[in-house]
Amino acid sequence: MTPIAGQPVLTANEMRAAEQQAIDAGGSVEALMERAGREVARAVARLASRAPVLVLCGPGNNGGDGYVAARFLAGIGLDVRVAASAAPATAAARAARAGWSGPVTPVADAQPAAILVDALFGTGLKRPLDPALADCLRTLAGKARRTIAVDLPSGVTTDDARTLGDVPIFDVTLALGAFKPAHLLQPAARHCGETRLLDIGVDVRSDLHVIEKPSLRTPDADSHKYNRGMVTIVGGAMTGASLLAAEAAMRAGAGYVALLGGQGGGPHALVHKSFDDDALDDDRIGALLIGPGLGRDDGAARRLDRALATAHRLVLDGDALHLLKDRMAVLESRAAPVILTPHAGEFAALFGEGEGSKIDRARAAARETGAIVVFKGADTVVAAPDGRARIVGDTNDWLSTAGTGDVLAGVISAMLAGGMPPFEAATAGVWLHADAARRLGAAFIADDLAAMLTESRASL
Ligand SMILES: NC(=O)C1=CN([C@@H]2O[C@H](COP(=O)(O)OP(=O)(O)OC[C@H]3O[C@@H](n4cnc5c(N)ncnc54)[C@H](OP(=O)(O)O)[C@@H]3O)[C@@H](O)[C@H]2O)[C@H](O)CC1
Ligand SMILES: [K+]
Repeated sequence: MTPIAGQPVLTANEMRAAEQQAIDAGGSVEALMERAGREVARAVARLASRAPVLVLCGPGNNGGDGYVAARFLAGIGLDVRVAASAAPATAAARAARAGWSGPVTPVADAQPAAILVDALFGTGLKRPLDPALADCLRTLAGKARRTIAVDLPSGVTTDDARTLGDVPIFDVTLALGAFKPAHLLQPAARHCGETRLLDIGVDVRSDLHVIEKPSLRTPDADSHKYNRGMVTIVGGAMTGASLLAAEAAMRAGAGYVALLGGQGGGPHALVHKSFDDDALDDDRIGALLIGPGLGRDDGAARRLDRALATAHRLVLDGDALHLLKDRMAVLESRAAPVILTPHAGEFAALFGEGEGSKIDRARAAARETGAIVVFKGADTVVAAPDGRARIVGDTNDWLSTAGTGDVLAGVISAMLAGGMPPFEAATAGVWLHADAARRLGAAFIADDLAAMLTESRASL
């Protein structure tokens, strides 16, 4: 099975273009479909453990993949039935249909089977399924022991990851040739279940990738606390949030972490200083973090204005993002990099609901502000002003608890202070944060997450 980390992610159009390139280079749609169908059959055979299989085929090439897979599955002796929602509408799908020698029943007459393979629609879905067809799909999925979607669950949109109607939650989705945004972005991703990537021999490239394990420098004999990275955090009304960020920064590898204008507490290694010009203008600061626990009153706004006026690399989170709304123009005038880490509410308040997918919106925000944008959530997207984007592949729903965002801001600050370019710092931070959550498993709190970063950082 191909690992998900580091893989390119392609839109429907990009996938079509990659497919066309393979055809132009001497291939054919039929050959691609043959390979796709064979790979699907291999994966289904492993998942089916010789139980009966029902393959649902639609009119397009997704349906074509279904007919080819059915032929291979029957060829290895499985009990396979095929049902179609419509006659094949492409030449390749017609050829695939012709290669299936068994009967084809209308989907409405199909009897349930232990293994359901959905090859109704893939990247070509244009509108919601006909209600009667959607109903049949739900019923057959409900009666199957295992449900497998070919390329995408029928009813999800490829690029902006919406669900058109009541789409079943599949056990496994077999992504053909490349991951698409719907495999990673919510809400579509949760309908995919476990997504597996099948190689169909098409060369795929993209400036959007799944975040992979970063490669970080290990301290050596020349290391000291300042060259490992000094993170300074601006404190505020709620000290707990800044302490979480501080501990996270330390455990992610920062050499020196200072909290300015906080109320004490936290690990002994944390340096407390007052919020003044001396502390703020220290040119050893590798990253300045403001936002966790800052508050939103006039005092908080003054601290933000002062932080924005420094020449430091900045990470803006939480309350700082709320206050930033009236100060967006400042971002353009800053020479040093800025990383913004909004969750969905903060993002919408700053940039509006916008058009397109979460990836499109994050990219547009990065372009507009010149900042690296970490659009947080179960499907965190990191975008750079030049169009590069990364999306998290390893998610843990238990991260949906208070303080985990403060931890992320601290980790990203440590990466930035350590000298990584801002886009790499943000993606490495998201990886470490997700890895710590994966190690913890379930029912953890943000304090555990910050503590677990020691193990995650040590694993690199
Ligand atoms: N990309 C690759 O390298 C390969 C992809 N393969 C597979 O092909 C599909 C994409 O195939 P495509 O034919 O473009 O699209 P679909 O099969 O998903 O569906 C298109 C047909 O479905 C009709 N349609 C669309 N929405 C609906 C709907 N809601 N209800 C009914 N019919 C619908 C559409 O007809 P129109 O009426 O809208 O014109 C099309 O007929 C990809 O996902 C892979 O599985 C190749 O097989 C291998 C290489
Ligand atoms: K499908």
